[in-house]
Amino acid sequence: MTQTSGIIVDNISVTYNNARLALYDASCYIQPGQITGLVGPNGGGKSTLFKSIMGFLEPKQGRVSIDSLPIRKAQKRQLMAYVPQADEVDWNFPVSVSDVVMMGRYGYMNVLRIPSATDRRVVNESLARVGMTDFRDRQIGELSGGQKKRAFLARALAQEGKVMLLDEPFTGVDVKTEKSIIDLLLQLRDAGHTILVSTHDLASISTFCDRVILLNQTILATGTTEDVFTEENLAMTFGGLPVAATRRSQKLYG
Ligand SMILES: Nc1ncnc2c1ncn2[C@@H]1O[C@H](COP(=O)(O)OP(=O)(O)OP(=O)(O)O)[C@@H](O)[C@H]1O
Repeated sequence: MTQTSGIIVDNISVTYNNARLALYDASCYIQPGQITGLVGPNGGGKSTLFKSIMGFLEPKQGRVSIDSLPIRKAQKRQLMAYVPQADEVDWNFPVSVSDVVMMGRYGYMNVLRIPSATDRRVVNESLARVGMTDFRDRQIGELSGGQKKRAFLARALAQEGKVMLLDEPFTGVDVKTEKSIIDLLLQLRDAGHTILVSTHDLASISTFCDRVILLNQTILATGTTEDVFTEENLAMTFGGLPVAATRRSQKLYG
């Protein structure tokens, strides 16, 4: 069998317990060493696609592979790191920021979960990379929206996964933090990571995404940002609504 790097989503359909079909016949190839933007309307299935790639949801049809490995094997090898949407986290859970980041190292520890010197070093470096060193002892529930995002980004960094999946990392963050997260994603891309990032900030897409996937219950288009991120395709994906908003905010990003 030939080895294919990157993520292959092969004709998956996902149904939740309420029998709602969240994704149907979805196929796409997420190229290695590239940043791919995942764009679609609320309820379009972006989080469902992330959870399917992470192996948190079992598609009722189709399959996903990562670097030619089935999900379970890819999980065992710590290939994927995930930054969930903020509302999927229990912020009352009594853990500090550094505890959260250390969770990214669990896959490298034995059952006793005693951190090694390397684990501590990687946690420190990850906190520093997202500018959260000063908050390391803070309870996660006592962070601002942007600080929460950065804490979970540090956890993903600490995991040292080749594939990074980020579900709306820019929601609730200020412009400066968004820019610093984008800079970090570009650095990770240049270091060879495969990055899939969902966002509702359409204006920033063409500033950092090499490729785009348009999703509304199934994959509507996929390809380079230049080819796919067009007004016609956005109109098809959203029903024509956000195009004016895109144009308006593009000015902000030059
Ligand atoms: N746990 C769940 N149980 C039942 N239905 C769900 C569940 N999670 C999501 N859905 C439904 O599946 C569909 C896809 O939801 P999903 O969260 O994947 O969309 P999304 O593109 O991430 O949306 P948003 O942009 O609002 O975050 C929606 O119709 C949603 O109502």
